[in-house]
Amino acid sequence: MKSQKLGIIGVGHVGEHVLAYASSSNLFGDIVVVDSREELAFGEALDQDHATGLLSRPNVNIYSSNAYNDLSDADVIIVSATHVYPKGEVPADRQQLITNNASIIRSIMKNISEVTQEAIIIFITNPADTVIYMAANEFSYPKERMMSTGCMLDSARLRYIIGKHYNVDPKSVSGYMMGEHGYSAVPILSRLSVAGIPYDQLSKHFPDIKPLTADEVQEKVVQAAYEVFDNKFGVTNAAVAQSSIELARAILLDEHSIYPVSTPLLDGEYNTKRPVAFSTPTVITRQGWTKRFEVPLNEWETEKLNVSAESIRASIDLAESLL
Ligand SMILES: NC(=O)c1ccc[n+]([C@@H]2O[C@H](COP(=O)([O-])OP(=O)(O)OC[C@H]3O[C@@H](n4cnc5c(N)ncnc54)[C@H](O)[C@@H]3O)[C@@H](O)[C@H]2O)c1
Repeated sequence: MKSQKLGIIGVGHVGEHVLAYASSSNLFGDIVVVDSREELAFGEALDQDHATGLLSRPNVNIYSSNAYNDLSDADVIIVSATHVYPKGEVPADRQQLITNNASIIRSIMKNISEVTQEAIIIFITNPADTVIYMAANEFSYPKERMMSTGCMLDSARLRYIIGKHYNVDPKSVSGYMMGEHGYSAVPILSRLSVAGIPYDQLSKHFPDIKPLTADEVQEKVVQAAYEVFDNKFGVTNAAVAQSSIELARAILLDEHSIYPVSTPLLDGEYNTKRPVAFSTPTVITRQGWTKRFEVPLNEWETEKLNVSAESIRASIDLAESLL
C-alpha cells in the first residue's frame, strides 16, 4: 500500500514547525521539503530524518528536493513560502506582504499545476485570503482541492482567550472567527458556547466574571498575534503549523470536520459587493472542502464582516494589479 505523502513548500520559521509536527504525526510515510534556499531545505529535512533513529519517532522518509516532480504523487501540499525579510523587518500588516508574495504564489501554483491536480493544497502564506483567492481564480487547479488556513489560528486564539477568561480548557469552548485572517477577523460570539451554553448566557453560570464585549474579544484576538510577533522578532509559527497538520489529518482521515478555513465565496454568499475569499465554517474531507456554511449573523457581526470583506478585496485588487 502506498504511504501518504506530504509536500512542504517553504521551510522557514513556519515550514520548519510544519515539518516537525508532520514528522511525528503518524500521518505520513514520505515528506518532501522544497525551498528556494536549497541548503536550508536539505538541512531541515536531514535534521528531522536523523530523529527517525529515535524510538519515539515513526520511520518517515524525509528528504529535500528542488524538483516539483517529487510532488506529483503528493496527497497533501502545505505552502508556507514567503518573501524573506531581514530579521525584525517583517511588515506587521499581513496585507502588505502581497507585494512580494503574489509572484511567489503564482510561480508555486504554476509549478504544482504542472505535476499534479490531485494533491490537496493548504496555504499558510499571507495575506491568507488574497493568496487563496489568487490561487483559486488564476489557475485551473480544482478549487475544492485548495484552501488557506485562514481563521484557523485566529479561532484557536479566540478559544484560548475565552477559555482563559472563564478558566476552562479552550477545547471546551466551541466557537470561531470569520472573515480575514488578520486585523479585521470577526469573533462570532452569537454562535460561541461553553459546554453548549451560549455566550450571552454564560454570566448566569460564571456570576463573578465580567463578560467581554464583542469589540473587546476582537481586539484581544487581533492583539494576541502581536504579543507573539513582537516578542519573536516578527515571527509566529507554532500554532499555525499545528493548524495545518490538523487540516491534513481531517483530509487524510476523511473526517468531515468543520474548520474556519478560507476559500473563495460562492455566488451571492454573504452578500459581499465584490468576489472575495474569507473564512467561514467549512467541511473538510478527503476531497478537500465540500461545503461552506452561510452562518446567520447578528448586526454587529454582519457589519464587521463587511468591513473585513472590503479589506480583503483591496488586497486582491493590489494582487491583480501586479499580474
Ligand atoms: N496563515 C497564518 O495564520 C500564518 C501565521 C503565521 C505566519 N504566516 C505566514 O507564513 C509565511 C511563512 O512565514 P515564515 O515566518 O516561515 O517566513 P520565513 O521567511 O521564515 O520563511 C519563508 C521561506 O519561504 C522560502 N521561499 C520563498 N520563496 C519560495 C519559493 N518560490 N519556493 C519555495 N520556497 C520559497 C524562503 O526561502 C524561506 O525559507 C508568511 O507569509 C507568514 O506571514 C501565516
